[in-house]
Amino acid sequence: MWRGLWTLAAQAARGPRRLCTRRSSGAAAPGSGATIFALSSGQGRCGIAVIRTSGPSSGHALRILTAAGDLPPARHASLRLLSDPRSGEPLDRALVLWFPGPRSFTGEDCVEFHVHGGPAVVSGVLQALGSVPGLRPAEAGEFTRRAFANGKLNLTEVEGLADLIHAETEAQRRQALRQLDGELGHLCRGWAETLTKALAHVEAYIDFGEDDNLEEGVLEQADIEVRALEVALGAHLRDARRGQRLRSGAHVVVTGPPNAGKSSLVNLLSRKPVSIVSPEPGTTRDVLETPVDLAGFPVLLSDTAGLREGVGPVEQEGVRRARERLEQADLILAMLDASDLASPSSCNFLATVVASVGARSPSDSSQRLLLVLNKSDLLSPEGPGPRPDLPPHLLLSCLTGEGLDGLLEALRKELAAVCGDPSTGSPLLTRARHQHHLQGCLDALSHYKPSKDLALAAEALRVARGHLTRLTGGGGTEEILDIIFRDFCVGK
Ligand SMILES: Nc1nc2c(ncn2[C@@H]2O[C@H](COP(=O)(O)OP(=O)(O)OP(=O)(O)O)[C@@H](O)[C@H]2O)c(=O)[nH]1
Ligand SMILES: [K+]
Ligand SMILES: [Mg+2]
Repeated sequence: MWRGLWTLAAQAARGPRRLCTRRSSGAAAPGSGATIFALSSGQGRCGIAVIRTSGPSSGHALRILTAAGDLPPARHASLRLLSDPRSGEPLDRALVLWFPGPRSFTGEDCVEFHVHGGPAVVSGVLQALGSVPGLRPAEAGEFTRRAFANGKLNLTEVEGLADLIHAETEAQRRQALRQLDGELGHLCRGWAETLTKALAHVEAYIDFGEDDNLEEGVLEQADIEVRALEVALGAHLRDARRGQRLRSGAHVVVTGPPNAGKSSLVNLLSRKPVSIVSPEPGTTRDVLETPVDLAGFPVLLSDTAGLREGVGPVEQEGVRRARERLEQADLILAMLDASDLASPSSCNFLATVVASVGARSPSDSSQRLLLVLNKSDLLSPEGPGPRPDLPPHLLLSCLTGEGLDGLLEALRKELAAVCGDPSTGSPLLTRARHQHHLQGCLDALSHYKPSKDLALAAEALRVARGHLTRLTGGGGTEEILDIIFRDFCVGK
C-alpha cells in the first residue's frame, strides 16, 4: 500500500536521473514520512542488541526515551538511562548514537540504541518506541530501501549488501564487499558516460553534419569508443557464469568406478557422514548433494553411484542419475583406486569420462576435471607407482589423510577458475539481472551503424545506455526493487 507514495517520494528524492514507474495506489499510506524502528541485530539472547530508528521523529524518540532535553553529540556513543515514556519505568542503561541526516546510513535522521541483549530488555525498548507518536515497526529491508531512495546506495551496492549479510564463505564475503564498495556500479557508470559522449557526437552530427564548424572525425571517434566498449562488455559477459557460481555455489561432482572411495572423499571434504561407506561395491545409488565450503568457495558437492554396466535395475538407475549429474558439473572430481588401475572398470573410466573431458580444450568447455588416485596407502613404498601414462593426477588416501592438503590446494585453484577470484580481476556479475542488462546493452550496440542511418544509430546508443542505467537502479521498476529487497531481513 505504501509503495505508491514511496515511489513518488523516491522520485522526488532522486530527481529525474532515477525515474520509477508509477503505480496507481488508491488508499492513503503511511509513506516514507514515517519514522521506522527495528531490532537490527540477530534475534535471541545475546550480549548486545542493536535497535535502530530512521526518519524525522528519530531525535524526538531519543529525547523521550532518555528523558533528556538535549540530543547527545552527533556520531558519538553516549551512555544513557532508557525509560518507558508511559510509566517512567527504567528499561536499561544503554549506549545511544545519534546520526542526524543526511550523514547516516539511510540519509535520514537515525538513532541506534545498543542495549543489553536479553529478550525482556529488547521487547521493552521496542514497545517504548512503538508508543512514541509517528513511529512504526520497519518492514523487511526498509532501512536499505530508504538508503537507496535517498541515493546513499545504488542498486548493485544494495545487492552487494544483501549478499554480504548472506555470505557464508570467505570468497563470497570478499565479492560482496567489493560489490558493496560500488565497483560494478562504478564500471557501469563509466560505460554509460562513454555512450552518452558517443550519443552527443552522433546527435551533433545529425544537427550540424553539413556545418563546417563541426570538428572533423567526430563520428569516427564515437565509433572507436563504441567498438571498444563492445569488446569490454563481451569480456565481462564471458565471465558472467563465474560470478553466479560464486554467489550460489559451484557444482562439484565426485565420480568413478565402484569402491574407488568416492563416498569416503565426500565425507572427508564435508566433515560429516553424508554418505554410507562400505566395502560392498555399488553402495551409493542416489545422488547425495551437500553444501560445503571448499577452500573458501561455496560448493554443492555431489556423491554419485559408481559407474559400471550390467548390474540390477536399481543400481542401473543410480548410474543413469550419476551420468546426468555429471553433465551439470562445473568441476569433476574423477576418482580411481590407485591399487586397482588395471581393472576393466578403471580402464573403462579413464577411456571414457576422463579422456572425454580432458580432450576438450579449456576454452570450449566450462567443465574442469581433477583426477584423484585414492588408497595410496595400499601402494607399496618400493614398488612401482601408478602408471606413467596416466593424465596429470593427485595421490590421496582417504584412510590416512595423506595428500589431502595437496588436493585442497588443487581444489582452490580449480574453484578460483570456475568461480572467479574475488580478490583480483574485474568485478564479477553475480546475478542473472546483471547479465541480462549487459547482454541487452551489447545487443543494442550491434544495431549501431552510423554509416547507414544516423537516427537509428543514435537510438541504438540510447537503448544501450538505458540497460546500463537500469543495472545500477536508474529507471528501475518497482518489481525489480521488490525482488531485491525481499532478500533482506527486518532491521536492515
Ligand atoms: N585402504 C583404503 N581404503 C579406503 C580408502 N578410501 C576408502 N576406502 C575403503 O574403500 C571401500 C569403499 O569406499 P566407499 O567410500 O564406499 O567407495 P565408493 O566409491 O563410494 O563406493 P560405491 O558407492 O559403492 O561406488 C570402503 O571399505 C572404504 O573404507 C583409502 O584411502 N584407503
Ligand atoms: K562401496
Ligand atoms: Mg559411495
